[in-house]
Amino acid sequence: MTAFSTEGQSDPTVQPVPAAVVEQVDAADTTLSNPKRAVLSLGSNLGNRLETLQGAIDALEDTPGLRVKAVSPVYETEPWGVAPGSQPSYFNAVIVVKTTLPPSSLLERGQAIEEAFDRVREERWGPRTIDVDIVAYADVVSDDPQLTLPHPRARERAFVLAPWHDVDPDAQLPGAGAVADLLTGIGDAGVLPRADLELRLPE
Ligand SMILES: Nc1ncnc2c1ncn2[C@@H]1O[C@H](COP(=O)(O)OP(=O)(O)OP(=O)(O)O)[C@@H](O)[C@H]1O
Ligand SMILES: Nc1nc2c(c(=O)[nH]1)N=C(CO)CN2
Repeated sequence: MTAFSTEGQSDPTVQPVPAAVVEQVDAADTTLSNPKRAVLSLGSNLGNRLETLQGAIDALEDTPGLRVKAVSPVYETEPWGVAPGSQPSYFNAVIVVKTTLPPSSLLERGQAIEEAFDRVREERWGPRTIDVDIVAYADVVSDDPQLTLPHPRARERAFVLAPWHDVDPDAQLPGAGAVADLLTGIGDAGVLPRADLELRLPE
């Protein structure tokens, strides 16, 4: 923490920096020198699903202050939360990133990527070219509806838990327990590994 001090201050025209500002700057510095680990879920069920998932991964890697550290296998999954047969199947994957962006900026970046891939928002859980959800950000827990952490429905979604477990078998969902146990609890029906397909970890 930077010390706030007026001691030895000889120039009376120099205003002391308010303690609140010092605190904010220190917090930003800490974030910059201390990247956080975040887990993102990617899903696509419109257009060229594999190409779009790869495009989103590459766009995330191109983000200043963000590096993609792991990319899961691809799963073909039944649309969750909607009537069976009412939508095309999804391709889903999970990536692990390290980032100096705070959670709100990471959300903004994900939403900008959704827009760049022409995502249309018409109905809840409607079909989409790309969905970027923040599953977890370090061990942050928040019930802010703009950004709920961990993602409130992640624990119910095998299309999130299965690929997450692949890239991190020891993963914990903050506040909910081991991903392995959550996955055993809900099962992996409707979530099929597509070993014939691959997403690249950007270089
Ligand atoms: N962890 C989170 N990740 C992404 N968006 C979130 C999160 N928590 C809250 N939101 C908010 O949810 C809003 C709706 O997001 P979106 O349209 O992607 O939902 P969805 O993907 O259709 O459904 P679901 O939230 O069940 O995955 C966003 O505008 C965002 O502010
Ligand atoms: N299989 C599958 N179903 C979904 C998905 C998804 O990514 N995959 N995303 C949703 C909203 O985030 C709603 N339903």
